[in-house]
Amino acid sequence: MPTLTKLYTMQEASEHNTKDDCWVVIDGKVYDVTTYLDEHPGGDDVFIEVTGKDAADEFEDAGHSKSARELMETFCIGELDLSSPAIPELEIVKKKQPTDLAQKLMDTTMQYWAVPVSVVGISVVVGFLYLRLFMH
Ligand code: HEM
Repeated sequence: MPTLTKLYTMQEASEHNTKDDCWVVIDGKVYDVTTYLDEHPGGDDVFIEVTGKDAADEFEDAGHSKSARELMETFCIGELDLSSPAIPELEIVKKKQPTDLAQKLMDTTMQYWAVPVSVVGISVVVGFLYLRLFMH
């Protein structure tokens, strides 16, 4: 039997991150909790804080009861599309990290190359003037 579960990317789920439209991802499942925000005994802020990531740890840490877990299922709208596991921007930041220091060094060098060049340039001009003044 093919499943009829709707798949969402983390990117798509993360776009629903306001009090008027809020989706959370818990253990690979996507929940539209918009109508539950005001009712949640743990408050509405916690939902906004965990948008854009899998909040399984936060959900477990709160020690939810069996009835909370049953209630949660009524908000399930689909599952996470695991073929695109993370938000692209986060991937790029992660990939950049190992070369971060080298990159910074390069940037600084590129930015301040003018300093040694001007020092040499000014020395040459001053040297020239000095020679001209005192050689005559
Ligand atoms: C659809 C998802 C969720 C449902 C249906 C839900 C439901 C509930 C319910 C019914 C309670 C009362 C206690 C209990 O019965 O266990 C509760 C408490 C709590 N929830 Fe959730 N919850 C959800 C998601 C979350 C998430 C993602 C977080 C954290 C990021 C969270 C944090 C808390 C906290 C901290 C409490 C304890 C409040 C207190 O006793 O002071 N919940 N939740």
